[in-house]
Amino acid sequence: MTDPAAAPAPPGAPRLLGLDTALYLVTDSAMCRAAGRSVAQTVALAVEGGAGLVQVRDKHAGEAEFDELARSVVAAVEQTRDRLGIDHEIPVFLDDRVASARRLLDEGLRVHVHVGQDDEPVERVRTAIGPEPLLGLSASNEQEFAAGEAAGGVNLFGVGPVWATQTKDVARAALGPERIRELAAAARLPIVAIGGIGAGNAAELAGSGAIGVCVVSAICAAPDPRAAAQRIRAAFAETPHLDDPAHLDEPSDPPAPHPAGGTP
Ligand SMILES: Cc1ncc(COP(=O)(O)OP(=O)(O)O)c(N)n1
Ligand SMILES: Cc1ncsc1CCOP(=O)(O)O
Ligand SMILES: [Mg+2]
Repeated sequence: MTDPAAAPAPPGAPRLLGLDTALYLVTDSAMCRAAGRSVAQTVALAVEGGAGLVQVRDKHAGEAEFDELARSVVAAVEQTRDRLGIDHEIPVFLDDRVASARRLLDEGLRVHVHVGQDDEPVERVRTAIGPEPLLGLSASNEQEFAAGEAAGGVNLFGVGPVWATQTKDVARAALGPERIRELAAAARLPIVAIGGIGAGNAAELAGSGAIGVCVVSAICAAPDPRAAAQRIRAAFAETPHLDDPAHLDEPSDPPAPHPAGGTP
């Protein structure tokens, strides 16, 4: 188990300062298509609804197709930011596709990378993309946190699945919100929670220490992605369990602000 008090926070965490991390949209091209929209249209609507982080995830696209998809998402995010006057960056992560990230960075596009435990090791990813882009790593227990922190160059952990999901074949059991709370306290980098999250349960993660909730199907397959994003974001910002007597004994002091500053 990592001890948060044992050493100073590793470099990486302060990189999230100024971002709006509460709602992290992860795209699924097939779901967007089935709902009658392009990925870029879905992203624009989700950003209007309050998504502050975006990840392009497509397990089937060929390399050139994925590059084009990522370009379309970066353009959609930039147009939406301009239109709404959003002055902070809305980072676009590429899931798994380190070579694509390198190509797009070389074109002058600002992209970031997310990898998992079975993907390219984070040391190699960081070498490939250079010091500037954000690097997310899937990590769902204390051992994976320790390894990711020791590797250096990681900025945030994606932790899940919180609940059962149809979107990905996940071998691990669902963690549940209480375990997310424990893991958020154990990690020395900011965590975002992923898996089975929607408007109906996002409030259970409010105050958990996660700086955001990652959502695929509840936005990509929604009839109205803008409204879905608004509802999930609002639910995550809610104080949970106010009607639950078990919480009435808890101290009323607000939690210390997270270093990333993105907690709603
Ligand atoms: C933010 C975030 N967290 C976790 C994941 C899952 O990544 P991974 O375990 O590599 O699985 P795939 O998404 O690649 O199937 C993620 N993509 N984003
Ligand atoms: C990519 C990924 N990693 C862990 S769960 C998951 C899928 C989450 O999708 P959904 O939000 O539809 O449950
Ligand atoms: Mg992966």
